Amino acid sequence: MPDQDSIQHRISTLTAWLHHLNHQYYQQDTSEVTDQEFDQLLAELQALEKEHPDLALPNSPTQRVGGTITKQFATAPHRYPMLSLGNTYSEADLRDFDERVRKGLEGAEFAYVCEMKFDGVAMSLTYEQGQLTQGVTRGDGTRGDIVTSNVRTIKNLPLHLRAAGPAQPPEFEVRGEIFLPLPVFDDLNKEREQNGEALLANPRNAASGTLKLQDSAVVAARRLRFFAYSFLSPERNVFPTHSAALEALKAWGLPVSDTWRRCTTLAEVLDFIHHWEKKRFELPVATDGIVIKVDDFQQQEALGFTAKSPRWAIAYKYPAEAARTRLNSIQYQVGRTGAVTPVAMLTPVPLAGTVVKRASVHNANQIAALDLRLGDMVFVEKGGEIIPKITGVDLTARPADSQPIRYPTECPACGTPLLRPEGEAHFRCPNDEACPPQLKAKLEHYVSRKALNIDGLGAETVGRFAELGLVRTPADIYDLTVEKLTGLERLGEKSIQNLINGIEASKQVPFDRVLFGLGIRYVGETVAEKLAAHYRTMDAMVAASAAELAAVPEVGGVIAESLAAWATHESNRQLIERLRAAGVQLALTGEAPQAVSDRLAGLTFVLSGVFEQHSRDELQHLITQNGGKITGSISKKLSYLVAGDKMGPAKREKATELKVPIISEVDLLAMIPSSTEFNVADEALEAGNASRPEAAPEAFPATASGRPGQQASLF
Ligand SMILES: NC(=O)c1ccc[n+]([C@@H]2O[C@H](COP(=O)([O-])OP(=O)(O)OC[C@H]3O[C@@H](n4cnc5c(N)ncnc54)[C@H](O)[C@@H]3O)[C@@H](O)[C@H]2O)c1
Ligand SMILES: [Zn+2]
Repeated sequence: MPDQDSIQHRISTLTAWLHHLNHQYYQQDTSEVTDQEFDQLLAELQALEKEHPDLALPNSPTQRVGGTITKQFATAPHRYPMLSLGNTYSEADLRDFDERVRKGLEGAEFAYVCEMKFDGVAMSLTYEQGQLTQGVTRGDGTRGDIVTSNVRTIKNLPLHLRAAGPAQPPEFEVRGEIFLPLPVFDDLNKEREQNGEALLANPRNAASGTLKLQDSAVVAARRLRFFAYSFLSPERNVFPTHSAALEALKAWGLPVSDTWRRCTTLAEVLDFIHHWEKKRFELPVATDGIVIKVDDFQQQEALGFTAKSPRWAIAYKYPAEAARTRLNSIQYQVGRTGAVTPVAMLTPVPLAGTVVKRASVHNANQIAALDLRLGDMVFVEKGGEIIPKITGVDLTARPADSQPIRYPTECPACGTPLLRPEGEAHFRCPNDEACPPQLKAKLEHYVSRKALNIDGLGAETVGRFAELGLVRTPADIYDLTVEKLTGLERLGEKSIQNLINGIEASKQVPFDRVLFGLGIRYVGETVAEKLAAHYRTMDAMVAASAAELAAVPEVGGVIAESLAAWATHESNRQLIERLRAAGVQLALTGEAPQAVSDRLAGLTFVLSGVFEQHSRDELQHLITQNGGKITGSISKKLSYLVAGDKMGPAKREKATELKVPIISEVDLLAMIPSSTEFNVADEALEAGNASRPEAAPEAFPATASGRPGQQASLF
């Protein structure tokens, strides 16, 4: 029998570890353990606390919903707490749950509704008189972040409801899950890989991270989606059952997944579970289990809640899908930015609806941590994650002569010694001017659809040209001629003419896409748009210092450093000159954004904290529209510090010390003509869902009211 001290010790260790994991999961959108491991740890703590209630720590993770509010948004209280769900991985536990419900309802008849458990972010929506008025995250369960402007960009989420089906109460709440469809998630990761950014581990993290972005235009471009799964109203008895409510939500135009089913016995529930166990991988949304709810609202009420979850519902989670197979070799891939990633080559094995041949091992640290050896039998898991990963080694099956994996110290492609920059997990090949896979990947990126999109010159063809030594940099593309290409294998006369025409046409591609096409590390599509809109010409941009670049909206310090370093390289300067000589667009054409007024001319502003009437991006836009300038840091020369909610005390102190006036959002708005304030609200409402843009606008448009992605945050 363990003594009190060691139990107390275990309880505090578990408590601290679970608090940490919750923080990582809900605030940083990362996981250090799988969900199943997390749930096991939580179950262990629950069991210990149950046996030793006196030893439980206050605020234990068993008693609270895991999330908290973030600092970036204003918050709102929940009228009804947003709770977690009790969960289980075993059918035996489901029988216990069924028993408890039966007992709680004292033998009355009842039914369940089974639904898929979508793996995204919980959202509370308020509708008043049929109009969407607010979107709030779960937060800590009692308060959440107000993310209405981001939620409004979600295409399948109605801004106003249809007047069909049962009568709508004047005000009610809809809850559901915001998620990133799997194909969108895959695209997003491909893009991040190309931009040399860290990959998102799973669609849940991606959805959660997206929802926390400040710029709703970027959120709109990410293509989040929504499924509704519950209805709450201050008026009681609007519907007798949850299933009736789901049908009404659907009739009103809310997206309700058709996968739910009403079940009258536990056997039917188990059928539902088995039915979806494999089939769920065919859905375009990640799911991690199913949710079982008592259908009748009065019975739900009778059963009530624990501190953390309803007693009338439970989540059954499918165990993470795992398989065992042999690790045959490790390939080292060199990406566009020189990052070297190990990829495990496996004996093909079926897993979660696909056949897995490759798995990620992330980096050298992980190879060491797993003690991986070639020839090992390894466990591969998919869990909520799309890219399978190696989670462990079957040591009992290790061949006697197995060899540890020696991570290369030199670039597998060009032989240059690899570097590992401080704080980064990846080794890099620094030879970015000559390392063949890097040059090739840069060219592929340059011709890709979202960049120059050169007709007749796809990734494969340009890759071949690179291998043949015909082109090395994007500028070489413009030196290609019919003569140089004639006689190449698999390239007929017609294809050549096509290609030459495509290259000619690409000289009309706007500057922002050219900038994106150059593949500067961290300069993705959106950042390129913002930079082009801000500087208008390549020359103005490369003349800017890192500090100046960092002050451009949406361009942070890391991006600015990377860009400034790029601009100082002689080879990049030459590249710019050759592109210019070839006639590629290095400036935005058309009118510069028209100033609405010059009321703020000569004034500089720093914005800090959370604002009530406009997002920070909108305020920045308003300032520049009226001739003012945004800067990054507080100095003596600064005209105004615009303080929002939750501004850090350090900023306030510094401004006070330097005698910089501190003003509010209201003060700022009073300084500019009111006509500048966006007036697209009504238009957007009239248009409903249909006219909302799928993606962010092409470039920064001329006037504030022409900026579709942002219309959302105006009400
Ligand atoms: N790996 C980690 O480090 C880590 C850390 C913390 C939490 N977690 C995971 O998160 C879980 C806890 O998360 P939670 O508190 O958000 O609970 P949960 O995800 O287990 O269940 C509640 C949530 O389910 C979602 N949901 C999806 N479909 C639904 C439907 N049809 N009906 C009702 N709800 C539906 C809602 O967002 C709701 O908030 C843990 O069990 C664990 O698996 C993992
Ligand atoms: Zn190299």
